[in-house]
Amino acid sequence: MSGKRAADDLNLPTKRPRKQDDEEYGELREEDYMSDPAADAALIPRAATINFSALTRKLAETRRSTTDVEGTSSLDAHRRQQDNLVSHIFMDQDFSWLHLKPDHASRPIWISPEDGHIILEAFSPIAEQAQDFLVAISEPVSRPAFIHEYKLTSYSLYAAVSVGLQTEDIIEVLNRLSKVPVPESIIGFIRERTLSYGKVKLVLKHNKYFVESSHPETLQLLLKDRTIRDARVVSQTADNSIKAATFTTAKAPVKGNLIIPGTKEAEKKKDEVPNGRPGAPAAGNADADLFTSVVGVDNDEIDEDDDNVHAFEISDGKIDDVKKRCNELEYPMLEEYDFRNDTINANLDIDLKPATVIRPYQETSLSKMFGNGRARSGIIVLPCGAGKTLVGITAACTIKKSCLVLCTSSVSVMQWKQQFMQWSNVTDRQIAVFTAESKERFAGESGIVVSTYSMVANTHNRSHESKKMMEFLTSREWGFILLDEVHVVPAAMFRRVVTTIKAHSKLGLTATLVREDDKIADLNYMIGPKLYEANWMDLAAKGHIANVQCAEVWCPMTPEFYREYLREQSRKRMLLYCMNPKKFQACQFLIKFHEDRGDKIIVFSDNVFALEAYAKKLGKPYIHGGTGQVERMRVLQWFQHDSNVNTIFLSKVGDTSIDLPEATCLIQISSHFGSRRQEAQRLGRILRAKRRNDEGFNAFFYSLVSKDTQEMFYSTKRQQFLIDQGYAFKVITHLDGLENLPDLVYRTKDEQIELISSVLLANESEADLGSDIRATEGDLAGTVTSKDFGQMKFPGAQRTTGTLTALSGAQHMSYVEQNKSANKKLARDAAPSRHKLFSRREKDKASARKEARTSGRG
Ligand SMILES: Nc1ncnc2c1ncn2[C@@H]1O[C@H](COP(=O)(O)OP(=O)(O)OP(=O)(O)O)[C@@H](O)[C@H]1O
Repeated sequence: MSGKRAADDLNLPTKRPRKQDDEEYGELREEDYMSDPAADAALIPRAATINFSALTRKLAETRRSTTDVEGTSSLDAHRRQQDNLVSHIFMDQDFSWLHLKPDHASRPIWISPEDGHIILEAFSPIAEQAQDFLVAISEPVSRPAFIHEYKLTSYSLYAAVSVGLQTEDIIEVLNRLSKVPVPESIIGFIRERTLSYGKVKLVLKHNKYFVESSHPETLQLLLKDRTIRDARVVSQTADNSIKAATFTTAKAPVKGNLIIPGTKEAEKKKDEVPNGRPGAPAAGNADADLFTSVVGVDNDEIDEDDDNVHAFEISDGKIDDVKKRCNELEYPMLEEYDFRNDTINANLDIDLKPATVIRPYQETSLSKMFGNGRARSGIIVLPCGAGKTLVGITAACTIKKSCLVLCTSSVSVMQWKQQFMQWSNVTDRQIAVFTAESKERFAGESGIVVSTYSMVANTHNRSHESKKMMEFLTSREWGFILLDEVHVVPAAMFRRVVTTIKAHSKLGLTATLVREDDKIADLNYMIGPKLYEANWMDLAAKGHIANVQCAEVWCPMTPEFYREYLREQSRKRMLLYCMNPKKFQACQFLIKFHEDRGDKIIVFSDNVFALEAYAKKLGKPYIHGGTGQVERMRVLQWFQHDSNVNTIFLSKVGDTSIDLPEATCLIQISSHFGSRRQEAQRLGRILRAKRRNDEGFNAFFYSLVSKDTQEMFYSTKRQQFLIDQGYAFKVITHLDGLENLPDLVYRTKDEQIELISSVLLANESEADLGSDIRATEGDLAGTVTSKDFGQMKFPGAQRTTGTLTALSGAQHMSYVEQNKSANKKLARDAAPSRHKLFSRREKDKASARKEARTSGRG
């Protein structure tokens, strides 16, 4: 086994490119800002380069030379000799020079001096506390059952400082947890990165934005940057120096006495908790004390000399550029809202209903936001179905100021409003919705508005009413802006929202902080750092979300389908692997198997052609972008309440926003390439399963994949996020008993050829996902109209001439027309049965039609 291979197997971090290693570590120097325009750009890579490797090598060399000079005992010499015998196997991944501490077995982490990766033994007795700490200071990379991997990054340390952790505390706790002394390179990195963090704040006062700091030299340094300087608003009356802009802010509140409604603390209001730290473990020993002091809420560190705060104003429109630039210069701006001392904006009289009790992880996430008595802006990451909505509502009830909620679709808008009414005592008059259909305002001085991103961000073709509503939204200060599903919103749209709406604090909610376009870092400066990220497996173990068994079912392609697959071009290829008869059969078998167990099943297909074909063939109802609202509701109601409807087919319109706690099994027959986020969101549909707390209950997630096709590659890619959350995908290559299924579809060659002909005759666009994607994007735009649906292309309407010579089974062309809509069929079945005479006549009509067609072709 080569050294590299061994390192891979041990899950060691991969080596960074040598070129980067050799770069000199650079510091910000004043002259860099002065006059050279190129300096602005040049600064970033120099400041941002983490040169762990160079430092590490230097340290190792120093260590070796000092040992040689000082001389060693024969035992040490023997050990070194032993080390050298194996060192070559690991080459530059040999970290044996980081000597293990004598009690290393009871310490759960190891830190790579190379690149800041942290490996945690999740089976250690103190793993839970260690996890809390690691989530606060680093990014979780992968968290399967026994070994977790985290990574220290600039962003994660920024987040750590924002929730109040101190540099030396971070180093000390790492040292306590680590099996080896924390490498100097890591200590240096933490010190260096956190040095400047937390020094600058962005504050909204009297509808104007200020960059604020109690360190005037920092503001002076920032003003040397061209972007920031250009964004500064120099008032004509008085702005001679930064100091001239000094103003006094209200004294910070007494720290730590904030009670978040719905928490245990709120219930025990009377027995006051010192430091007000929700969920803090009782201090038992020294380690626990240390955790208590650094993990979770801390209280005193952000106390500032408020009388000595310096600030300069920046223009609203450039806020985003300034934030970005400050991030790049390693002075990320903290955004905190001292809502209890805000006497300018009217209070909103809302509270959680007395019966509402928030769960421990919801409480923990909120404690990160409100830890120092103010509202920190940032992002909370909770698994799908874990109750992000209630976290947002509790935050709004804590801040008690006007609140704007933005979500991705008008369905979500209605759900948010309904949830606000369900969990809090907000009245109908206090909460308004702003969508294409409804433009309401709340009564009184303060209230809640729920809308979609695109309603707020789109500037084109606004109706008069929309314009007036936008004026209402932009002319006032909002105490709080809640951003749902932050990871899906296009960056440009986000930017417009964040710059046009003036809000004191922002909370982003998401389940999957992954984006295929790698734009996730943008969220850091647009909203704020990640405040909390829950562990999916932990929540499943505690029954807050369901346990899920994941499986990938490999369906071999029939020879005919595979031949066409190899011959066809990309778009049709996709249709061929979706419509593979073996996949059809596997789907039919799994539906039957799970229906017999009493499960409720959702079958997902991104491809509308396949969706309709499967649903019709198997006689199940379906919903896609083109299904009208009334029919959607009808199908969903059947699924929820009718024991005869246990399976529905959904296109990507069901990925999010559909709350069906009845569903216990998912089958995915076609998916959109390699989207990790979509896979996780789909899984989320069954994580909220009603029956999740039944003993031994498991939900099931099957991904059907046509063997030896591109689909296998995409499938592996899609699963990566869930694997990193600790889910294990089993591979099923054979479904026992499938052949014996009575009325198995596409059993004969003739039927399979009939199917292939329909696929080959299908329009190229049927293979596209475009039509349905448009429906969801339309939703994101908040303006899905019947016009949109009218423009969509759906299968069955058009057929182009196919390569008939290639089709040995052209006589079966009538396939598509024979299958009536399964939805209509179900409605018919529900209606009183028809007289025999009519059904007879219909049959006759159908066979006459068929005959006419066959003779026409002949
Ligand atoms: N503290 C709580 N007590 C009782 N029920 C809760 C609590 N928190 C959440 N729930 C319930 O859990 C379910 C899922 O909540 P919610 O829809 O907010 O999840 P989500 O995290 O937004 O999921 P997704 O990302 O899939 O939209 C809802 O039915 C909600 O009522």
